[in-house]
Amino acid sequence: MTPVQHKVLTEMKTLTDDCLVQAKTGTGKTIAFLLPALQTLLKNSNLPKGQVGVLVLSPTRELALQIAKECDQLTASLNKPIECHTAFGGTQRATALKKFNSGSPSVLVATPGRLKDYLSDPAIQSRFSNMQCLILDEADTMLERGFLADVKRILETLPPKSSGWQGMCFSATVPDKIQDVIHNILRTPYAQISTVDKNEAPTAVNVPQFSLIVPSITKQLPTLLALVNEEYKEDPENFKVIVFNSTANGAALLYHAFRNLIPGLKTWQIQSRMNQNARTLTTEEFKEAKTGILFASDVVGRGMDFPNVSHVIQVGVPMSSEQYIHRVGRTARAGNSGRAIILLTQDESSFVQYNRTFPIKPYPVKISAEATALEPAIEQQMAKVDPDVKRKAYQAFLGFNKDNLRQHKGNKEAIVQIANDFAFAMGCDEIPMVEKRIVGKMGLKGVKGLNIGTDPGAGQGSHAKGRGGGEGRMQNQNSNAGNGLLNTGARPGASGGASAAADMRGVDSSRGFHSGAPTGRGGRGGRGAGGRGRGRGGKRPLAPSAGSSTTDLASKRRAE
Ligand SMILES: Nc1ncnc2c1ncn2[C@@H]1O[C@H](COP(=O)(O)OP(=O)(O)OP(=O)(O)O)[C@@H](O)[C@H]1O
Repeated sequence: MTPVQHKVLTEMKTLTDDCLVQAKTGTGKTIAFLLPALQTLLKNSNLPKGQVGVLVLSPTRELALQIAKECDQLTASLNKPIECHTAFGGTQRATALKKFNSGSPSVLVATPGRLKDYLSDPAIQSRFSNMQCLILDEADTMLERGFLADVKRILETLPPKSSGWQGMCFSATVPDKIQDVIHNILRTPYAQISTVDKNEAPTAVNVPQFSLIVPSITKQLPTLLALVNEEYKEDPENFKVIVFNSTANGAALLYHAFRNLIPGLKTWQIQSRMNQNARTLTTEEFKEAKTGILFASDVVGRGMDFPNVSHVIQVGVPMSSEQYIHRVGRTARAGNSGRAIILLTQDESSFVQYNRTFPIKPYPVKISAEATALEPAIEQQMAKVDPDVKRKAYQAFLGFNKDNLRQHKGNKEAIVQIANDFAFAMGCDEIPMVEKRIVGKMGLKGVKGLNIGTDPGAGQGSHAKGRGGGEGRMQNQNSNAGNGLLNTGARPGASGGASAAADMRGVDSSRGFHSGAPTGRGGRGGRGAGGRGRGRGGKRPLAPSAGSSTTDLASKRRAE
């Protein structure tokens, strides 16, 4: 047993007690909640066929699948098998439902969006009437703004708490504010179990953590490449890395920028704009891989157990202090060691100061000269990246930073300027166009420096060929992307509730109830903005912001 497993099995008065359990990332919480729940099922073998006895809620599809697999492994050698089903978005609803309806789903692992969908059918709802145990994995995020409404809706359709079901909440992070809503799941007094010392750093043990600060956004990509090269050469045989970015389109951009830049290393991307098959395949491949780089958004920021990840690199600030902890926790799992590096611009560096309890030290190797030398390689690669990938990354960057760069709050022009520097660093010839209604939703109406366009015609834009609803969903993400908490860090433990859920649930909620129709505002027809510079703002030459250090790239490009 790991410590958390030992404590859960020995410190609760009975295994059916309500409990709130905190233990660091990668310390075996999944088995710690599955064992008591399965024991309850085995003891009450009179669960009517077809009834769900144990319900596990997970914030992401990948995590739901992983929990179900762990459950199957635990029950594999039982004489009487226990069926564990999954319900999450992005999969064939009809097929999963048919299996659910004809099987004995004693355990169901679900994401909130799809479960809500299931429960809107009274016939399915009745199959939860004997529920004995409800588990919230990643409980703090499940009880935050982004998911709380769904969880409350789900609770309204499940048997009332007075019917006696056990509530179990597990996470590596338990911010104080969780106390305000935990009564929805747990009845006071509930068991409070923690393996984390209050005076201890909340991050996983065995992870040296470093920050690498670059003067401006234009240095970010070359520095990332220099950093990867630097770390790779230390132990190429075991170099298995996750590079996180806080937006789905930002992660996609990094993948496209880097996929051909590190010879000999396989690269993947995983983010919520990908279809579920591609996400599942990537998850499986990266789990199996010995080396390689996964460029990821927060869809795999929590809970995912990729074996032997040697490094976690975060590019830009995470959505919250908690999210930092969970991302770092993708390495050094189950007693292994790992390294974590956060790459920040000067503007973002206050994240480290505000989170002083995190043992983050300055990156020990000077790599700025290498980064400068790598600028041409980045430029060349960027020239090959689809302009639409850049445009989406620009817009996501704008939305995320508008909400999160605290030191610029109130100075929207400064945020736009940084976003334009980012566009410049991506090698855009002009400021990427942002649709007028999206500018309005971002609260950037009237702000100088934007290239605002009106809807230039359905289906004409280059991104219209992408997945439907791109714009609407992107805006959805951006408008939720944090609430200014992360840089405050003044509230360590504060978290961007909605933001933490944004990337994850943007997808789960992307299908309407029953209809399976996309609900993204953009719609399938690609109502979004199209070709660059076609909007009212017209073509705007892209120049570096005054006082920024973009001039090196700028002058090079002008010379070319
Ligand atoms: N008792 C054990 N002995 C050895 N390995 C274990 C044990 N329990 C769990 N593990 C393994 O440890 C790894 C991490 O477990 P798990 O994913 O449950 O961690 P977690 O605490 O839920 O992490 P996170 O907070 O990131 O969700 C998994 O590969 C799991 O199979």
